[in-house]
Amino acid sequence: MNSESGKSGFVVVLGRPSTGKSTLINRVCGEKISIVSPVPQTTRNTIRGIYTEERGQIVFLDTPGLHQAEKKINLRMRDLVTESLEDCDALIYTVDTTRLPGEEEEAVAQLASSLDVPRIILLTKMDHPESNPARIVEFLTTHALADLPRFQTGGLQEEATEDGSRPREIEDLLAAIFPLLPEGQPWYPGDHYTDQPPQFRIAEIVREQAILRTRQEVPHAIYVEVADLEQRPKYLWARVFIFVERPTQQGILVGKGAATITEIRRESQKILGRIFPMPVRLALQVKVRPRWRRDDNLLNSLIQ
Ligand SMILES: Nc1nc2c(ncn2[C@@H]2O[C@H](COP(=O)(O)OP(=O)(O)OP(=O)(O)O)[C@@H](O)[C@H]2O)c(=O)[nH]1
Repeated sequence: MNSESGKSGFVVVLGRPSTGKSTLINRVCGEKISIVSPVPQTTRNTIRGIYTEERGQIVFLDTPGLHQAEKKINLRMRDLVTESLEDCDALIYTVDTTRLPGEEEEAVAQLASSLDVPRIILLTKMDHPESNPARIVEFLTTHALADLPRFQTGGLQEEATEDGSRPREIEDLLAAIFPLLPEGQPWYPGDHYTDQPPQFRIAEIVREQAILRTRQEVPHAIYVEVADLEQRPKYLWARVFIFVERPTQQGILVGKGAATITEIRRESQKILGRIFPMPVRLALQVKVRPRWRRDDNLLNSLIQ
């Protein structure tokens, strides 16, 4: 890219949990950037996906979902969202067209309408049989957001095409974003997709794979720590602890004859092998750490 005339800026993707924010960033950046799962509120950190091409560079901030819940962890996430909004160059407000806009959507819409940055509305999951965009447009009208540039996506959860090409809808969205960004040097080298360290990427992929195999309260009781990381001659080796709050949850994650944990390891290694330039081998262990969600020091280190 020609950095003299290129555009470069930060774009926050704002929206309720599970509206498809991570999926969107992954599809734009063509890499597995941040954790994607059907369980709401699994994106705990503000993760950057970086997209670079001739027109310039977009650094996406993937905000944690805004939650009304009282829990400490949710309140912190809300602070993080507001912080990341302060410095951004543009904002994409994603609205899930399959859900009724309730109280939570009200809160996000109010935040979006109070901001003084260029904004784009993105209606998501238009492919879904329960998609009802008219209802959302009506809702946006009541928040004076209906006149903003509006785009839509659908079918983004499907596997990317072999040749890596993106859907037309994403191209249209990119064409709308670039003009909103200031001229400037790229913030990151062109071949970087994310500035997250390898430990973080490994922990997020293992967490995603663990969450995909558990239900109900278990996904929220999981956190993952990379205890050791070594670059060996032909592969990257990591010792990884999966923490849960109760022995029963530990049993679920290990599975009968260690079947579940073996599957988590295999699948994580496969995904990580595509992300890193060399194979990744994991030594996984599930440990119990009662009440970790109430540990302030731990929360501070997990949510940065
Ligand atoms: N039908 C359909 N499903 C989608 C689409 N985009 C995302 N999804 C699904 O919606 C769910 C949530 O997607 P995420 O990308 O994790 O949502 P998020 O907004 O990042 O969620 P949080 O991290 O909880 O804030 C996943 O099961 C996705 O596969 C889409 O275009 N169509």
